[in-house]
Amino acid sequence: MKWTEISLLTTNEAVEAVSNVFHEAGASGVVIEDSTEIEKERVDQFGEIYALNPDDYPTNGVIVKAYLPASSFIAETVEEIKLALANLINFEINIGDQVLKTALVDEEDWATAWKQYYHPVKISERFTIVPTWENYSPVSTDELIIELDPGMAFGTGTHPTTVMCLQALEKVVKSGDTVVDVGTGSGVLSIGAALLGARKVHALDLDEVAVESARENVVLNKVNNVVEVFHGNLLDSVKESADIVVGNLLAEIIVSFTDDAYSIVKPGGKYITSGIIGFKKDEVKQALEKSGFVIDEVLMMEDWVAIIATRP
Ligand SMILES: C[S@@+](CC[C@H](N)C(=O)[O-])C[C@H]1O[C@@H](n2cnc3c(N)ncnc32)[C@H](O)[C@@H]1O
Repeated sequence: MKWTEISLLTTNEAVEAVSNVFHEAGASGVVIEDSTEIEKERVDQFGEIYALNPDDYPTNGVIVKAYLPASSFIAETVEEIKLALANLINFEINIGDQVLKTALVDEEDWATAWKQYYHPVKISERFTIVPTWENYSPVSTDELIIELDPGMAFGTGTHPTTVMCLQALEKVVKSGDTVVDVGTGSGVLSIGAALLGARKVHALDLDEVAVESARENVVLNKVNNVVEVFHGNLLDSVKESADIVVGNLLAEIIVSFTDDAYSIVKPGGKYITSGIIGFKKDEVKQALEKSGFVIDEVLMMEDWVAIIATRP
């Protein structure tokens, strides 16, 4: 099968927003080539495998590549994408040079493109993310393995916004907790919460492809007795309160539903928000506080911020 590869050289802060635009235009997957990946100090320990080829990465910024089935409608789709990207600028997101490139690729290239960037990575004290096609043996007894096939959904598990959520979950999840995961993507955070001992996890996503991918990953990780995945918009369909709500979404989306999050989090419970680009930190903190949350901790990684808050 032939695919159209659409790529944009963008900024670090715009990666998620651009990926979302591509997904919403019907992209069957996104590959992220980040120039900073090459510069990071790599420690070959705990079974981490790093084999990055500088030729695969841009010298500056981040290339986001999306894949759409090649069809005669591609020109219209590209126009839709351009409009949606222009709209991001209204949200004060710097998306870079705005030059979309297109190329025709076949399915085999696409499958390889995913896999060459994706290896087992120890991303926190306890969690190691392992792609389904890699063999990996835990090195310690309390190590928690999340097996992932990112499929077509956001969430290789190694994006800074995801890593901070998993680190935050590691800090706050207690055995027997109930958790809501808003915008579950590949299901990575729900699986993490279940492995940490949550009794029940309600995962949801607006994107049907993500719902499907999360369901598959939940089964793959044998946590389907704990995690249920739903199609839904933010917290609209969530009726039961939870000990913990986690949402790795853009700052603009987070600030739009802090009151709903407050009503779902039990008194004494935690709200973990991520996906916040650094300069929007105060805006999100203020929205959380206005709804009644108390900020416990602000985590930072690269240009990104995650916030752990408590409902008093
Ligand atoms: C940045 S990804 C996070 C995925 C995963 N939770 C992680 O941490 O890697 C954001 C996810 O939120 C979903 N999303 C965006 N807007 C949403 C909405 N209004 N309601 C539910 N999900 C939404 C997207 O489809 C996407 O899967």
